[in-house]
Amino acid sequence: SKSAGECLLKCINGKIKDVKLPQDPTFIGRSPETEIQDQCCSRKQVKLTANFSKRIVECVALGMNPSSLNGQVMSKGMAYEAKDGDIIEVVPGKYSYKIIFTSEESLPENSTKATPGNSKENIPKANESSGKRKLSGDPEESSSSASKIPRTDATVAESLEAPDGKLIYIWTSKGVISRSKIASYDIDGTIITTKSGNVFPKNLDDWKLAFSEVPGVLKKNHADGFKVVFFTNQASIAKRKLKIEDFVGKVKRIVEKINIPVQVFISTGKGIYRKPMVGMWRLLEERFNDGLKIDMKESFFVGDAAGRAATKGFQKRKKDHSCSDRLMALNLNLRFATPEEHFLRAKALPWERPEFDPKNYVPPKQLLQPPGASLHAANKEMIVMVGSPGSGKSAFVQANYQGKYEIVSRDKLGTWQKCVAAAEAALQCGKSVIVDNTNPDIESRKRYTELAKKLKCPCRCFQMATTPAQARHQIAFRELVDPSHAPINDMVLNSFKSKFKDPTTAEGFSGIVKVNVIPKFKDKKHQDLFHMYLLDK
Ligand SMILES: Nc1ncnc2c1ncn2[C@@H]1O[C@H](COP(=O)(O)OP(=O)(O)OP(=O)(O)O)[C@@H](O)[C@H]1O
Repeated sequence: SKSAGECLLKCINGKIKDVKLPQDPTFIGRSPETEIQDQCCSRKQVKLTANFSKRIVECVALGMNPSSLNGQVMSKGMAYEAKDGDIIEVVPGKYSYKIIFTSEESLPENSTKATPGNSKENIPKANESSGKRKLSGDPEESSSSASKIPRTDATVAESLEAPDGKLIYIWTSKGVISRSKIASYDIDGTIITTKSGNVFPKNLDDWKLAFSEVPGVLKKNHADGFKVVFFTNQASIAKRKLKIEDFVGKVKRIVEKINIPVQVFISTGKGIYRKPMVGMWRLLEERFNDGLKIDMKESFFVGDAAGRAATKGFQKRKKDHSCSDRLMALNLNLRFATPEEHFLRAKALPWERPEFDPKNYVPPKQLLQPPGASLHAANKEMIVMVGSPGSGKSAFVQANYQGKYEIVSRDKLGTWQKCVAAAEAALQCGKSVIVDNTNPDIESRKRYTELAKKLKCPCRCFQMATTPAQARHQIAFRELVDPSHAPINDMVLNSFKSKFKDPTTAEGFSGIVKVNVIPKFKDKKHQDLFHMYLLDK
């Protein structure tokens, strides 16, 4: 049978070994196989795929420093076709190979003649480039769009990137390689702790390894084929209490101490990158792992924000300040361990689920209580909503009364006086009215019950049954999906709580109806987000 022959990389420059290319894609770079030891050459400097039937080699430059084909520097991440006799310079001017295809019948004439001595005459001029082919769109386009360029293995340089404005930074240490198994860790309280014993570090030097086992365990993960990644929330960067350069400096010293390559995701403020949200992980998956699919069964995350209760006695410890690490792992269906379980093989401690559990939320079956209550009245009426910020009043009103009742809302009209005037005008015209305000106290509701009384119109009260914990979740959800809504802070929520009085029929309502939140979403993305843990406890 006819053999497809061989493809040989014949050294023509530098003291490096010839390499026989197999059928499978091969990384050529700093390795025992090539004997290249030079630090300016990445381990995966170029990816070469030989096609024996076509007698071509697909070349993709991946290294931090350039490689060239026939004297022309290859754009990083682009595929180039090299033919028999072409020259690939793994490091231009230093390490070059000539590509030689052989077959059983006929050895190309020059193949055996290739010697380090003839390199000069064989290197074509820069404009004699070999067949350059697009791998991912236009070269200009791909160089401006980082997501399209396969990332480098960064064996030479370290890098710091802020792919989404200043919301997130990714620091990649020297030697990080994309892998499908991810060993990921929180930093504060997991990898390091303060030297001072303070909860927050006093200064940039106030740290020490949290457990003496940290370097050993991480080294073992690295050796076992895991990519080691840190995910840290550093909101003080957005608050300008900490400079990103200073924090990265600290991270570098931590990674130097552990002495293995680590990629570090630094979330600087609020939003989708902040744990327990999964933005950092998604970014790793989509843009910082060379498109390599992550093996979720093998991968894991370790963090100290695990929602553990305080314990007394021998192993006395304070309650965890948050549950954001565990909740991020739960959002991702990723294996999770606390640092004590991971580094010390301690037994798992009980932990508290958040009061509102979006992942396991089973909505009530009935929208209204009592179940017999009707959404709309046969004749003109007024409905006064009662519910905290974020309890779901507007969503309920929009879904059920848009185009049917006059919707009166202070968010739109500005003042309660305008709301009362708008309600009166609509009722005078024979239109039913629904008042979409928080209306926490008797005083605020009285404005409408009195109006109804004056106009001899029945008035019902619809009270959101949403718990405060669910409302907080919904506010966090809204912040992500509708940034146009005014932000709600704890002060606003507490003000509602302190004013709140349960509505009664004695106030002039003909009935009080409780309203449940039955989630309905505009798309699957929103639905998935709603069912994730968005708050840190
Ligand atoms: N039934 C529902 N289905 C899906 N999402 C909902 C539902 N109810 C509320 N939400 C979501 O929860 C968040 C808060 O709801 P909404 O804005 O209706 O609350 P609100 O009580 O009107 O708050 P505020 O008084 O602060 O304006 C919104 O992002 C909304 O989309």
